[in-house]
Amino acid sequence: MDPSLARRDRRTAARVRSAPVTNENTRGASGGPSSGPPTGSPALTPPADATAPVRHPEAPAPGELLGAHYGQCFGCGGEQQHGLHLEARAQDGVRVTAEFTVKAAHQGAPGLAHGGVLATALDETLGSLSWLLRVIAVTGKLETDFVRPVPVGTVLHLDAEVTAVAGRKIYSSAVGRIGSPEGPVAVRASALFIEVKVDHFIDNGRPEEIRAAMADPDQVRRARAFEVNP
Ligand SMILES: CCCCC/C=C\C/C=C\C/C=C\C/C=C\CCCC(=O)SCCNC(=O)CCNC(=O)[C@H](O)C(C)(C)COP(=O)(O)OP(=O)(O)OC[C@H]1O[C@@H](n2cnc3c(N)ncnc32)[C@H](O)[C@@H]1OP(=O)(O)O
Repeated sequence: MDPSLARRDRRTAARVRSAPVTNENTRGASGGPSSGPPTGSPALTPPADATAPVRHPEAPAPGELLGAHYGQCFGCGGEQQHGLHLEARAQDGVRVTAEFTVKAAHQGAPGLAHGGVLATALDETLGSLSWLLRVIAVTGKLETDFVRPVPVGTVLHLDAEVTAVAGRKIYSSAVGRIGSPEGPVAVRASALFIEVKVDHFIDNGRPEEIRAAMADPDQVRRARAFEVNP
């Protein structure tokens, strides 16, 4: 290796090692990811009248794999060749965990995951919290902190939970750890999702994909199930 590259490598490693250690960096996965938004953007702070999230009585049981919400989804779809194939699992409360294996197709720099791909993994994990609330919601705002570089081949262990709900607004946070649920924190996010009806997709999606989705009984059942709430 070029000696100057090796020097730079060592400097980067030293900076990463000396990154400030927060509660989140040291806590195991069992405690969930929340400890407030990373940088405190006002739109990500729940209003005073926000309430605690309520797990839907028919939410998937803790430990259950959630499956893809749409086969062509870049985040979770099995039919999407270069997608992330993220697999999320229900946990207690309004919390999910997920695993994402960083592949060569996900690089931004040699051997390292692209930040936008990591943001997608966070977005997808946070989005899958919809299964536990049984409401359809889309990302309105997503704030990410990139704490450590994530090498290709890493299994990123994600952990997300809803922290508050105010009308259609769903506040959530997530953390991604390298290698294991107790591994070092690589990424964090805070998000605001907005509840929508299934018409959001029908009215806005490209007609050919909407037609195909609506002709698939499984897809229609999955979408409609979210709209039947007690
Ligand atoms: C048959 C086909 C079915 C296919 C679907 C199948 C299944 C789906 C089922 C479940 C899903 C399950 C899992 C999903 C998993 C992962 C998905 C990843 C998630 C995404 O990747 S999803 C793509 C990216 N996402 C978008 O594509 C959104 C584009 N966008 C819009 O479509 C609108 O923008 C919208 C709808 C967000 C709001 O529009 P709107 O007109 O309905 O409501 P409005 O603007 O009034 O906002 C209401 C209140 O939210 C506040 N608010 C809104 N946006 C804000 C922001 N950015 N910052 C701060 N506050 C915000 C307002 O300030 C107001 O607050 P207040 O009530 O206090 O005044």
